[in-house]
Amino acid sequence: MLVAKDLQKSYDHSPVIKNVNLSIDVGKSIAIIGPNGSGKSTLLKLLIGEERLDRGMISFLGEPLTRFSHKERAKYIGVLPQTGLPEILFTVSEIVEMGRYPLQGNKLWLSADDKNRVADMMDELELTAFTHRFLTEMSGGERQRVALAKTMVQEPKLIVLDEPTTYLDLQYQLSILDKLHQWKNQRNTTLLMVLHDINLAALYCDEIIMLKKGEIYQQGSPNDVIQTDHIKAVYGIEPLIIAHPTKGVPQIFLNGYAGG
Ligand SMILES: Nc1ncnc2c1ncn2[C@@H]1O[C@H](COP(=O)(O)OP(=O)(O)OP(=O)(O)O)[C@@H](O)[C@H]1O
Repeated sequence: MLVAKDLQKSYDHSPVIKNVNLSIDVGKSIAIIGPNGSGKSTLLKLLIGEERLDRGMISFLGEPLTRFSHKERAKYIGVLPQTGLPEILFTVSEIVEMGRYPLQGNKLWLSADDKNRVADMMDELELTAFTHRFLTEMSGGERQRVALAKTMVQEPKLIVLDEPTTYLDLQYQLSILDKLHQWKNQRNTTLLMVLHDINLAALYCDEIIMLKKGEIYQQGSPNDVIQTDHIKAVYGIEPLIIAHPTKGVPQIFLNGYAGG
């Protein structure tokens, strides 16, 4: 679905992304992990065409990404940005409805089918009680769910999420990742997400891309990537890594700072 070759990006002459090569298959869930400032959000923005490459090539659905217009990209790629939704004076249902507009073609209004999909999505994300509430009157976690509903109602082929669990309590972190997983399985949607929580990445993603200073340090299954030496080299901590008792995937326990 998405292939990136030799990506390079600098800001103010200082390289932020270097020598990145990757390939993402349809229906997979991929996590990008790495310390603060390692280039996760920049890589995500390059991969969806929101930032210009200095060098390299990205193809999406077999075509160079640059051939897709902004509108076409919006149709195929749903994005949940790190900053969440801007402070806009619209109600929750109006905002979720905006997710259907990239699919409208020249139509200026939503059909009955669009409205049903919006209602179903709001129901699924437990937002129906907030239908007429303004976004500005909602908590951080509630806003995150509104942003996700707007992204999902668009029914994109690729969903890109920058820290989707920020602001969410434990219950909503799991319920949203479960829901994304369910959508991936039912609709063969591809998921690409930046996650700070390595344990959630191992639990919910098929593959993990671990960045260190703008380069891919490790890439592969959670078992390949979540290893003591890799975590120590990238994060500077000494973790304990144990297989999850029921899921079998690696989980890390904090055990000390390698530098101190
Ligand atoms: N628009 C920009 N102009 C200049 N420097 C930038 C810009 N965007 C990002 N950077 C720099 O690029 C580096 C990588 O930033 P990026 O946001 O991609 O990191 P990240 O891994 O997502 O970090 P975090 O975990 O803190 O969100 C950082 O040093 C950042 O200061």
